[in-house]
Formats: sequence, C-alpha cells, structure tokens
Amino acid sequence: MNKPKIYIDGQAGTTGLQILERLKEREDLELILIAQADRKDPEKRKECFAKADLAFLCLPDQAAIEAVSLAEGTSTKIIDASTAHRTSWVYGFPELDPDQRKKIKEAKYVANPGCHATGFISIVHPLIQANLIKPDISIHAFSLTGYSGGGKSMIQQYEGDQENDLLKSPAIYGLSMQHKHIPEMQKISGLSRKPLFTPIVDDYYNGMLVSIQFELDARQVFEVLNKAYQDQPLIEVEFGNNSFLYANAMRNTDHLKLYVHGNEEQTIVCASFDNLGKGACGAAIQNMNIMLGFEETKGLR
Ligand SMILES: NC(=O)C1=CN([C@@H]2O[C@H](COP(=O)(O)OP(=O)(O)OC[C@H]3O[C@@H](n4cnc5c(N)ncnc54)[C@H](OP(=O)(O)O)[C@@H]3O)[C@@H](O)[C@H]2O)C=CC1
Ligand SMILES: CC(=O)N[C@@H](CCC(=O)OP(=O)(O)O)C(=O)O
Repeated sequence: MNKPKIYIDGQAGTTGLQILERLKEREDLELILIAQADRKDPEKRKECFAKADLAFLCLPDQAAIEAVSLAEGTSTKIIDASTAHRTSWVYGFPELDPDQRKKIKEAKYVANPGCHATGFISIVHPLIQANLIKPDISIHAFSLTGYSGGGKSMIQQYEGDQENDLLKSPAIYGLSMQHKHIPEMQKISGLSRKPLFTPIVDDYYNGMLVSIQFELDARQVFEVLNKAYQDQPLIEVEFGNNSFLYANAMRNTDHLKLYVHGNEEQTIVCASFDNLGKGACGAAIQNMNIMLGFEETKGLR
C-alpha cells in the first residue's frame, strides 16, 4: 500500500517543527520536505501541496489563508493550525460530540483548535449539553500558558533577554478583551454570550491550565464531565483535592486532564494540558490519524 504523503507548510516554526519531528518517526507516512530557502516561495510550496495527500498549515493567519489558495484545485486534505478557519471549517476536536469524528474523517478541511480554546471548550460544551448551565451564562475564564504558545518570536523574547526581570513574572495579556480564541470558544461551546477571557503567560516553555469557576455543585459538575469523556482515550476527569495545580504538569504529553474541585455551592474546573500537545501538535496528529484512517492515538504520547 502506498504511504500517504504529508506536507507541513511552516515546517521551520514552533508547531510545524514539532509535527515534523514527530512524524519523522512514523514509517507509515512519507514526508514532503521543503528547502529552508524555499519555505516562503509560493511556486515551490504549490508543488508540495500538489504532491501531498494531507497538508498541515503551521503559519500565521494571513499566510494560512494564502496557503489554502496555493492548494486549490488539488484533492489534498488540509489541517490548519492557525486561527483563520476555526469558525468556518470542521472543528478538529474529536471529543466534542458523538458525530465529530465522522465529520473530521469525511472533511477535506479541518481547523485545529486554539490552545486556550481547547481547555475552555472541553469544560463548557458538556455543561451546556447537559443543561447544567444555560447558553446565555456569563463566563469568565483565565488561562496560564508557557511562552512557546507565542511562537518563535515570543520564545526568542523569553530566552534571549535573561536580564529582563519583568519576563520572570506572569503577565496578563489579551487586555483589549478581543483575544483571537474568543469567537471559537463562544461558537463551538454553544454560548449565546461572549465569554470574558484572561490569558496569562509565564516564564516556562510549555504547558497550560485553563480555569473556570461556577456557582454549581462540584460533584454534579464532575458527574457530567466524567460521563462526557468516559470513552475518550486522551481526556481524563478527576474529582480533586489538590492544594496546588501546576500549569506545566502535563507538558510533553498529548492528554488533557480535567480537575474538578469545590463544594456543594462553588466549583472550579481546570483543564491541564500541553499547549503544544493537545493544544496544537498532538491534536493535529490525532486529526490526521482520523482523516487518513489510522488508529486515532497512533504516535501520540
Ligand atoms: N505555539 C503554539 O503553542 C500554538 C500555535 N498555533 C498556531 O499555529 C500557527 C503557527 O504558530 P507557531 O508555530 O507558534 O509560529 P512560529 O512563528 O513559531 O512559526 C511560524 C512559521 O511560519 C513561517 N511563515 C510565516 N509567514 C509565512 C509565509 N508567508 N509563507 C510561508 N511560511 C511563513 C515562519 O517563517 P520564519 O521561519 O521565517 O519565521 C515560521 O517558520 C499559528 O497560526 C499559531 O497561532 C496553534 C496552537 C498552539
Ligand atoms: C502565549 C501566547 O501568546 N499564546 C497564543 C496562543 C497560541 C495558540 O494556540 O493560538 P492559536 O492556536 O490561535 O494560534 C495567544 O494567546 O495568542
């Protein structure tokens, strides 16, 4: 049987490089490599797209939109890691609904979820589906992330400027209240109201913790989430009694762990995972496996 041919547009970037390194270990795929000097040459990239059965876009939003036009007229399937198509293409979160895997399998175009959005949706969507919260609820989420979430430029900033004490403390951003993940958080979760969202970046490489508080019975929240994910190989739910949750606890894995803490009146739910794992590369490989008919968790860790 011919091995599926895979092209990664943006293979020198943070997300693209990690997908490339991980797929190099797979003997059931053939990788299409592009010379470093040609990586922004539209003609060379077009040739790569034409040869590929499936391509990953690991590019800034505008470049991802342009890349789709380079692949036009081909039968190449595309997984876009950028924000550009997340509210228009099939959403690449297989655990979302019972029919989401089928949608991903049959799609030509799949949008890989945003990292913060992955944690947010994994908590809010099942609670709305179970009618535990209403779609018009006002939700405030905050999310801690490592600096690799900001790609090459942020990595350079944190690793290049060791003298800057400000970078050694957590920083709130998204202060315009228009973080780029808010539209997908709202649409995919099924909220009629825009959520409030506070992202926080800190001085560590990878790992994240998305947290949301509710005035609900913690046991009831746990039961709903546990039921929603009981058959999902990459998502676990725990009723916790931890004193601390560390934002990099799930680094270098492709799993997502939901912790429910609280009492009869108040609940905090935290989604712990790797921004580059289930938040990006791991999810992208999971989607690729589904789209190409491989075992879903092949090559995941
Ligand atoms: N980092 C993360 O945790 C996550 C990132 N994402 C998304 O994945 C995408 C890639 O992010 P990330 O890997 O972090 O970003 P990086 O900045 O690390 O990498 C982007 C890559 O795209 C290349 N590039 C930029 N413009 C073009 C162009 N016009 N044509 C071809 N190549 C181009 C860059 O080239 P050059 O080498 O010259 O800089 C770079 O290699 C983004 O949309 C990001 O939002 C999604 C989830 C998580
Ligand atoms: C630290 C940092 O800047 N993180 C990025 C998110 C990275 C990511 O997942 O965003 P996309 O998938 O949408 O590209 C941010 O908050 O904008």
